[in-house]
Amino acid sequence: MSTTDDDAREIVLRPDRPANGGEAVGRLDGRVVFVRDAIPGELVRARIVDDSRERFVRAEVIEIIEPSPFRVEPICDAARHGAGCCDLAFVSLEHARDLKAQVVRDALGRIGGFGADALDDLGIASTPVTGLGDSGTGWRVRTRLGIDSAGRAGMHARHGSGIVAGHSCAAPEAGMLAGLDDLELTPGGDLAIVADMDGGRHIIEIAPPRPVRRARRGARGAAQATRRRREQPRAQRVVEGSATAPHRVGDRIWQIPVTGFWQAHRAAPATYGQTVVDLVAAAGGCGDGVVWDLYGGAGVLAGAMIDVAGRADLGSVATVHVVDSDAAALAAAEATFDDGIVEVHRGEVATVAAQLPTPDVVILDPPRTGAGAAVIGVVADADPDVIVHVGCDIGRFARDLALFGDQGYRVQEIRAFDAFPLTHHIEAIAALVPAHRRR
Ligand SMILES: C[S@@+](CC[C@H](N)C(=O)[O-])C[C@H]1O[C@@H](n2cnc3c(N)ncnc32)[C@H](O)[C@@H]1O
Repeated sequence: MSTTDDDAREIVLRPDRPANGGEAVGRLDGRVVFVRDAIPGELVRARIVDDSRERFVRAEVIEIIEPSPFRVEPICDAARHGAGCCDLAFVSLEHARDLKAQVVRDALGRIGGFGADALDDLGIASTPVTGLGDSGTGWRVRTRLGIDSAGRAGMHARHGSGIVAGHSCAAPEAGMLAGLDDLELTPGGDLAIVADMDGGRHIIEIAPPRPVRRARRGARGAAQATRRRREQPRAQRVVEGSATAPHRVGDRIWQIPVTGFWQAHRAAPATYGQTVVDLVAAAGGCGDGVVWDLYGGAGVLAGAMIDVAGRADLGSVATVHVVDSDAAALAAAEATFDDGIVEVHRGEVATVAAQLPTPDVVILDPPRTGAGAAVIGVVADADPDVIVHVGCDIGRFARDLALFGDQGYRVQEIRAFDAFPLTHHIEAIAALVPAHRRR
């Protein structure tokens, strides 16, 4: 139930479900309302902050009239002071996971096109969003901060382009952000900070982007200038530690650039690796042993497959083709794997994958944008017996599963992880097999 207040910009409502972006969703006069900082079930007064769309409005809580029993004192100081880091720090950890499980079901239904029967067959109603480790704090081993005009490092503000300095975020590992105020930093730059496998810290300062000349007037010219500004190479300076940081999974160690990609949660690489292996085994194993690890980075998931190759339920792994566009990640892979099983390929997944030997198993771990129709078309054309799809944006993940459905694959199992505690983000991993499978 919702009512409009005297002030047309303020509303009172009781949202009843969670949205993918961390908001609570309610209704007002037939329109959907996304409310920031509210928990489904509680009665709130909110201010409309965006009324530009026909079908929905966005609002922000200004008063909690009837609080949810799951509301807690936010444990992230930076988020309390306006940083965009821990946007669900005001919800108890367990309840946040329940809300995320609802978001997974919702995304699969609305975006993935899964009907009630299909969701039941997958056991989605009872699929939890599983935590990695016991704690919701101190989990992050890689972070990126901004540097404000006074040269102080801080989290990026939730709104606008400001920096929230002087307030610590609850997500990074203990000590990761200690003593940053003592550093001499360049205003407008960024800091990449990594806690490595031995507890060592590495800090790289990335110089501010240089201004670029606008080639044309208007909004399009501004957008082009912003894109060119973001894409230009920026100088880097090692402030502490070194330019690469060691990360370990099992017995294998990778040297990963501090400014490069590695999973943010310390437990994520091992958990995802184990999950991929389990799903491949449950879906029938590796067949003749040709595996594609697309968007493979430094080959963490390739390593997980190789480590248990030969297990009765998995079978042998003859070759893993790791494909990625990042030269540094592939160099780290080449330095780590000396077993002759891993072959690295640099380039766009859609182009490179079309030229690889026919796979038995394809693993995809795309960035937040998902894999999309072109890549999924290439994968389906290669006709693998098992596909394992990893997604860090549940909406795009659900869309990709629907695209695989259009290509004749069906989802056999889905697992979801709370790999970014205190935030609304969710990681999900699905195993797919041909809808009319041959073996
Ligand atoms: C989410 S990361 C996964 C990396 C790796 N699987 C891991 O767990 O460490 C996504 C990777 O995709 C790569 N990437 C993004 N877009 C790409 C594209 N169009 N073609 C090839 N690689 C891409 C990035 O460089 C990054 O390494």
